[in-house]
Amino acid sequence: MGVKTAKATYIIQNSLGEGGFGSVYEVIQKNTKKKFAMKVEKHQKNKHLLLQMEVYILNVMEESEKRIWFTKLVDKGCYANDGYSFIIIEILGPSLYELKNRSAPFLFSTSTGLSVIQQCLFACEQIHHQGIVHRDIKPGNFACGLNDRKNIIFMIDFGIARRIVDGNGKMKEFRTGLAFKGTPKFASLTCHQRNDIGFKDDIESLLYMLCDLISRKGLPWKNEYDEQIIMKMKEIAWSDIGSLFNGLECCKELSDIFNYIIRLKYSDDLDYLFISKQRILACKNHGEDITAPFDWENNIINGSENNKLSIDIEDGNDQKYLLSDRQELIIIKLLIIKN
Ligand SMILES: Nc1ncnc2c1ncn2[C@@H]1O[C@H](COP(=O)(O)OP(=O)(O)OP(=O)(O)O)[C@@H](O)[C@H]1O
Repeated sequence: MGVKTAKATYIIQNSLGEGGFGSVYEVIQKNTKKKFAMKVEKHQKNKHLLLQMEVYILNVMEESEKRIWFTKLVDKGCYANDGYSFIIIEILGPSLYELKNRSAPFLFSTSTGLSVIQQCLFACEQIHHQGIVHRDIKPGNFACGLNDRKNIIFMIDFGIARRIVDGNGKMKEFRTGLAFKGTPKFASLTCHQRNDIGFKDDIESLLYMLCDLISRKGLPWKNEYDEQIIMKMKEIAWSDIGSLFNGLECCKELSDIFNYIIRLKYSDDLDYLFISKQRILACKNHGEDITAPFDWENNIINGSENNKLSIDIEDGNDQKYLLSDRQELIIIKLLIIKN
C-alpha cells in the first residue's frame, strides 16, 4: 500500500509503533528509495488533529539554528478520502524506553543516563526558547537517531505540546482547574494539581525520567497506576528532596537540580547552564566516564563508526561551550567550574 502527496509516493512497510493517537510506519519514498517514518492520525468529528501541533513545532524547529534534536518534516498529506492525515519525518531508532527494556538489568549505566539527559535537556531548552512546553517528557518520547545520527537523542511526539508565550513574547495567563494531560509516572506535581505547566515542569519530568533510567530503586511510584496516589507520592518526594536519587553516588548533585526546579514558579526563567553544570559535576565527582559509548552501542544498534558530533553552545555571558566527542557535552568551562 502507498500514499501520495504532490511531492512523492510513499510505500508503507512495517509498523514502527503505536501511540495514543495514531500509528507510525516505516515508509520508502518511491523515487529516491529513501526510508522515512510516517505518523498517521485518523480524523475524528469535533476533535482537532494532534498532528497539527506536531507540524507546527517541527516547522518552528526547522527554522531554529539549533534543530539538531528534532526530526525533519519531509512531507505531509491526507488519504482515504481525507479520513486520515499523515506526516513524513526522518526515521529514528528505538526510544529510550525501548532501549532501557531491551537488556537486563533494564537500567542505563549512570554515565549513559547522564549523557542522554544532557541532550534531552538541550532539546527542552530549544523548544522552550521558542515559547513551547512539551508537556509529555518521558523515555518513550526520546529516540536515538540512525547511522550517522545514532549519537543524537531526538525529542519526538509533540501532540500535547503548547505555546505558552504569545507573539509579543508575553507569557500566557496562568490557568488552574485544568484536565490532567500527560503520563502520570513522569508528570510534574503541578500537572497533577491541575495547574498550568511551565518550562520548569518539563525539567521536573526530565528528572523523574533520569531517576527511572538510572536508579536501581526506581521512582518511588513505579508500581502505582492511580494518578492521585502518584501525586501524593510526589508531594512526599518534594518534601524529602534527597529521597528521589537516594542510593546513587551522584545523589547530591541531582538533588540540587531537583531542589532548584521545584522552587521555580510557572513564569520563571530557567537556568539551563546551572543544570548542565550540576550534571557535569555529577560525572566529575564520581568518576563517571562521560566519553564512554552509550550502553546500547556495539551490541544492540549496529551502525557506522562513532560519528563525532560537534556543537557549540553559548551561555548568557557569551562563553563558548563545546559539545564534542560523541554525544557528550564537554563544557570547556567545566575546567573552570567555580566551587
Ligand atoms: N521518527 C520515528 N522513527 C521511528 N519510530 C518512531 C518515530 N516516531 C515515533 N516512532 C515510534 O512510534 C511510537 C509512537 O510514536 P509517538 O510517541 O510519536 O506517537 P503518539 O501517538 O503520540 O504516542 P503516545 O501516545 O505514546 O505519546 C514511538 O514510541 C516510537 O517508537
